[in-house]
Amino acid sequence: MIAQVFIDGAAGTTGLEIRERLGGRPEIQLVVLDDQDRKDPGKRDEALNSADFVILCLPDDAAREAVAMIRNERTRVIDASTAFRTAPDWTYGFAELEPGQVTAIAEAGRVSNPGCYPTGFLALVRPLIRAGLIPHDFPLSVNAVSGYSGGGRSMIAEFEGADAERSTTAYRPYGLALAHKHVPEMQKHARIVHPPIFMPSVARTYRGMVVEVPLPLFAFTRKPSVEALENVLRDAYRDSPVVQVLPADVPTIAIEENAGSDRLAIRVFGNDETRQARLVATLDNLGKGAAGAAVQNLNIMAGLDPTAGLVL
Ligand SMILES: NC(=O)C1=CN([C@@H]2O[C@H](COP(=O)(O)OP(=O)(O)OC[C@H]3O[C@@H](n4cnc5c(N)ncnc54)[C@H](OP(=O)(O)O)[C@@H]3O)[C@@H](O)[C@H]2O)C=CC1
Ligand SMILES: CC(=O)N[C@@H](CCC(=O)OP(=O)(O)O)C(=O)O
Repeated sequence: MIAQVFIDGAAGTTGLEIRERLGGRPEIQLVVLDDQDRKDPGKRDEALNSADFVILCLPDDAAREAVAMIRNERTRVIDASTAFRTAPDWTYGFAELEPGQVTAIAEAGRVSNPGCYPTGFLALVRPLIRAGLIPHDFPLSVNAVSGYSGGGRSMIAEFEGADAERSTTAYRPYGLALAHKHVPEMQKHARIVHPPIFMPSVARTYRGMVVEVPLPLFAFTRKPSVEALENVLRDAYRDSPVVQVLPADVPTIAIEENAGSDRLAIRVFGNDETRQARLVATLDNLGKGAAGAAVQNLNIMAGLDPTAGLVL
């Protein structure tokens, strides 16, 4: 069977990346509206209701509107926006996050694609929380730096534009009011009692990210060793072609490490004398942080090879 896939928002940053990964696959027929029709409500309505799968690459409000336009039971949706990531009736599209998640995605009609920062954070902490090595009521924090394509077309214009509004900064922390839209998503899917303190920043590089979680192991009841943390993470991602646990034998890590790929790499650094650990993930905000995850979810929902079209 050939799956008909409509990408709503196909001209945007995430939509273009998904198109690249899906193009040329014989098992998929892509439906993309012409530039003059891509915001036409009638044309979108028709495409949304005729496709087998719809991938929404839109701002949150437009994504909510698109979902409301779907009137049939058949069309299945993957939403790349923040709109439904904590909604109880949507399935969270992070295939590696929990045992059984792939089956849940395969059977779902509505799948929310994770945010780029939550992808890094959850990959680092969720197996450790599940195993009881991080107490579920511990006040976690997460530091992260993203390439500027993470802010979509408007931030790309801000960094690359020629006008007076152009930003010339090399590195810029933001989310300083501690109310970033990704925090509820992180808390819910990590299954933790407190919202993590989230410290995002943007750097003058197009794509790629580093997400870090510091752990004062001495303050935990079980006081796990650094090796114990790494073993749990290795075990959790043993069979994954996408998430890899690498040896912590490097002196530095570049934000570009996984830029241009759909991989997510994890390393566990630490000091057993001071009982401190530093969990570090690298991924591409447009790869496993957006388009790679969407393509993986589509493959799983359509019963195709889960890694088809991914850059690994
Ligand atoms: N960039 C990233 O790294 C990530 C992005 N996401 C999420 O993916 C979604 C898309 O983001 P991104 O690709 O970065 O954003 P962009 O701004 O690059 O693209 C959004 C696209 O949606 C179009 N659009 C806006 N409103 C409508 C509408 N009513 N009908 C049809 N098309 C519309 C825009 O057209 P126009 O420009 O003409 O208005 C644009 O082409 C967002 O929800 C974002 O949060 C998720 C993870 C990572
Ligand atoms: C650098 C930058 O601005 N990044 C975006 C998040 C990118 C992402 O994951 O997007 P969504 O949750 O919107 O899908 C931000 O912090 O809002």
